[in-house]
Amino acid sequence: MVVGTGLIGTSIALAMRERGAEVLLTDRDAAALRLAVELGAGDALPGGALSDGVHAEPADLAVLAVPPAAVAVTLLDAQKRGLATAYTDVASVKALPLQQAADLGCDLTAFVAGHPLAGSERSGPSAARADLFLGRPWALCATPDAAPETVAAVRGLARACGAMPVEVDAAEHDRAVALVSHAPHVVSAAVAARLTGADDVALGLSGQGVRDVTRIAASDPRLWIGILSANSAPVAEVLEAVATDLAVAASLLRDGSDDAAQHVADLLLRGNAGRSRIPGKHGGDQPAYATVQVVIPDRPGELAMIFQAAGIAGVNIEDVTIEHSPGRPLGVLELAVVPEAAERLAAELRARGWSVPG
Ligand SMILES: NC(=O)C1=CN([C@@H]2O[C@H](COP(=O)(O)OP(=O)(O)OC[C@H]3O[C@@H](n4cnc5c(N)ncnc54)[C@H](O)[C@@H]3O)[C@@H](O)[C@H]2O)C=CC1
Ligand SMILES: O=C(O)C(=O)Cc1ccc(O)cc1
Repeated sequence: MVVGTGLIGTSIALAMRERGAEVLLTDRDAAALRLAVELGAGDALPGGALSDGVHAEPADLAVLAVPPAAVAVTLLDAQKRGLATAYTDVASVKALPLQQAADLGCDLTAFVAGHPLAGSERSGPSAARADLFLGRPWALCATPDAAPETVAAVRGLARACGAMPVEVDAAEHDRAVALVSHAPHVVSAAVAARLTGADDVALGLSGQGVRDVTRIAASDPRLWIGILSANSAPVAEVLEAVATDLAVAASLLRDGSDDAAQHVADLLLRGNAGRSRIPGKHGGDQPAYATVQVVIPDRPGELAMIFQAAGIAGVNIEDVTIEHSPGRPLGVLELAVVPEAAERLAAELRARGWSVPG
């Protein structure tokens, strides 16, 4: 059962449907529930909205995919109604909802808190994808109260969705995600906020860098204020350290001397070092893919033909980015492939008439 059929709840439901599970869905927002059902994520829980009636047969597992502040009350309500045998949540913060659940007197033998480290800047069931969790870490924060069968059920959910369960203490989880998710979110918002006053010339010169740095700034502010306030101290600590680096960089740039520039370069080098420590998509070291660039005319069907050519050459495309300037009839497609395949793909595309530089 999925309670809360937004981006994460519907994605979990779709992944479990692909594995052949029967899934019941509920959401207090009737439109979100209807869309999740239409997308094939499962059937609406008979009885409708959450607080109506008691469900007859408990589900094996209920996933509470609601905002962090709603986790504990939703758990209490679901347990009172006997909706499931075991329960988990997916909230981006773990310690505070767990404390709230304990304070409300929830049955913590039947609850293991969880957090899939996958998502997007979009919200709601329309952005849901069955493959969202493939190869991603999924934090599990079992308390000493949790029954072994509850831990097994929640670990099984993470695995069935294609993710890698990572068992971690709730407070440690919250400090970790402050560093790798929550503080970066605020930094992204701060950079994007500078653009509110930008003129058309500046906006017209935007490239991929500013898009990359600000992608997550497009997220739902109501969800994120809930996440940040529930993890305030760890996030503030990281932001203070980032703010110090930025203030020092600004003052060095104002100084303008060669010596000062060298100190700015030190920050850039630390940036290279930090970035290289982020694991790749399957959790191991970042694979060293080769990039094949293709100049593509902006016309219907072009991408499909390139992908088909890659398929004919037997080359798997690991990642794709498209760089295009507004108002220009061309774009540059970047195909990430294993190094052994790069030359074969480039030759195939050139033979079919595309311009492949290099
Ligand atoms: N957005 C993301 O990328 C990620 C989000 N999360 C966590 O997943 C949870 C859900 O986030 P999203 O799916 O992104 O949000 P969403 O806004 O797409 O979906 C949340 C759904 O919960 C429903 N809801 C809210 N309060 C409710 C309540 N009291 N009872 C029943 N339904 C309720 C809403 O109607 C909505 O359909 C949050 O706790 C978030 O921290 C975790 C990983 C990634
Ligand atoms: O969009 C992205 O790249 C994200 O990183 C999304 C995300 C948002 C919240 C989480 O708790 C986990 C992941």
